[in-house]
Amino acid sequence: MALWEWMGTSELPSLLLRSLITLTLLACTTALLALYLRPRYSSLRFLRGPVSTSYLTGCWEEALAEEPGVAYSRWAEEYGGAVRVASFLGEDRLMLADSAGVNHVMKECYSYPKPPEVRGPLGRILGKGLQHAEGDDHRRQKRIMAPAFSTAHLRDLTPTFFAVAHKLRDHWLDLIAAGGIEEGAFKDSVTATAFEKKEGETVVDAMKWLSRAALDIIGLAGFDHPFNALSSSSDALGAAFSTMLSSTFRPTARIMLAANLAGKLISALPFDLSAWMPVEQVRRIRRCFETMESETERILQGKKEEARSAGGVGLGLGMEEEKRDLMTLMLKSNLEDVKMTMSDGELSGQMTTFVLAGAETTAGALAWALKTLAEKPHVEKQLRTELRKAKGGVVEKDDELEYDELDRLPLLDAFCREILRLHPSLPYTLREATSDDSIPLSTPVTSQAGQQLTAVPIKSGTVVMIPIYAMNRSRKVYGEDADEFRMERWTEEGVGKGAAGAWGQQITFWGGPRACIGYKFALLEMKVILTVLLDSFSFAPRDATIKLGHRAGAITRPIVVGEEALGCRMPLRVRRVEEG
Ligand code: HEM
Repeated sequence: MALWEWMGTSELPSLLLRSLITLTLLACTTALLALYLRPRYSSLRFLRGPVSTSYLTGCWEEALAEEPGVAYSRWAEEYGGAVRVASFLGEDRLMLADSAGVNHVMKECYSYPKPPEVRGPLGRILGKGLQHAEGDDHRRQKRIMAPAFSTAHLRDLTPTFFAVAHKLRDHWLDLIAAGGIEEGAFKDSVTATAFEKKEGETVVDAMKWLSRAALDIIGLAGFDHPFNALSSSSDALGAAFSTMLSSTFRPTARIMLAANLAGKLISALPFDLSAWMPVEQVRRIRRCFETMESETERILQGKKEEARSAGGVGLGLGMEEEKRDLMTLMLKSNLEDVKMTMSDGELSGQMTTFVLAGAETTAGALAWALKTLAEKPHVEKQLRTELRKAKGGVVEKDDELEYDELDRLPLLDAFCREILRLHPSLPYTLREATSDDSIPLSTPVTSQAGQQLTAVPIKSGTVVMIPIYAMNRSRKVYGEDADEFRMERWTEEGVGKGAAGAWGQQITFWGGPRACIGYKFALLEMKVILTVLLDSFSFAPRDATIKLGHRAGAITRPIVVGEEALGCRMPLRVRRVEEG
């Protein structure tokens, strides 16, 4: 018997329905009104900032019209270190480009987690790894993982890095010996065929090769797994990661709005929305996730089995002494401390995190490094001279410098710092205040009312955007030539004084308890690959008119202006270097 029959009235269903419709309409109208009025009552309205050109997409059109991060630099110059920036659907964000303010957010990281629209998709993509964890979970995971990323451990991993770098070098040597060029480095087959190649050189898409090398390094050094990305025999996991990493799209303000809404939905829904979407692209990415999940789980179980069956020799885990990949060391820490352990889900989440957070970022930095060498032959020469002097004049030999010797090359170090400063993988990062706060400023800003503010009061729920690119190019910190490549600045007294961040007077690797755990790993990888390539090759632009730009995605990658449709690429001429 239906409820209304039991209650003796047949009016109830239509009454209920009408009430429901009225309530829904009322809720929608209130929500729309609140959204519409949001900018007028914004808690940040006392701050100055760029004019919003659209209620839907705020200042995003302006931000995306230029190279990633350039608009943020301009706003920081014009309005100072605390700027009100209109975002999606009338939401205001605080753009914080002040070193004291950014240091505060870095230090108080657990009160400033990533906003749900970032965290939701991050959890789906990276699993329950370090990037996704917050609060006590993050503290515990980072403590267990820290020894694996120590200098002592990286010293042991250096030969693995060199082995991959040699493989990359040999591929390019083979290409030169075969007298070929890569068609993918050109706009089309006609331009490739018309290209006049000189003796002893080739043309490659350096981004493609560096991505493959970075994937192989993280596979071997991260969890002793050969992705074989440099050879064509890439395995299932390598192929899944390559697909994930190569999926590029050109972000527009509307795409960013859709991504923002989808991110919010993903974090709010208790189930995986993508499983229900009949879109081929989404299905393809889902298949990659599934492969990543099952393969990382398989590798992890294999490692644990290895530890159990060998019965306590080697690293104290029963693993061979020479197995020193990050995952082995993390398993060791995990087993040594019974109070602090990571679950299997967290451990396999770290594998995905290492690949997705560590491979393309480092490959991108290396691509900009090679482009800089191609455009600045005198820098290339200086670096090669320093390297050969350190190697005692030995040319093209697999007998390479040790970790500490590499670390002692001042020009190479300055070069890497300057590349990382000018080309940070993340042009900005986002945080959300979980309580009301007052953010201190090192340089006061002028409010809308003309007052000088030495701190910014913010409300819980405010999204804070930190423009990494703009801060790394601050004229106040690096001088009038902040936008220029000048590696000598790193040998000068007091360079980058007053910069926020943990490493190298810049915020490329972020800072505080949530700083990039892989920064030493990335630097070692850059130095190893650069020394091997510099020893054998010299670089030049593909042609005199080529213009390279940055494309923003999850991370920033290079594109050829006018050839954007071909995806992220870095075409370069590679010549065998003269000996001596
Ligand atoms: C040039 C190369 C790299 C750059 C520029 C870079 C940059 C960054 C940045 C900016 C963050 C902070 C992101 C945020 O919280 O919004 C971060 C975090 C992280 N990075 Fe890197 N990274 C690089 C290489 C690596 C490598 C090689 C690995 C691992 C092998 C790695 C693993 C991580 C992890 C696990 C985190 C999360 C740390 C935490 O939340 O405590 N990164 N990285």
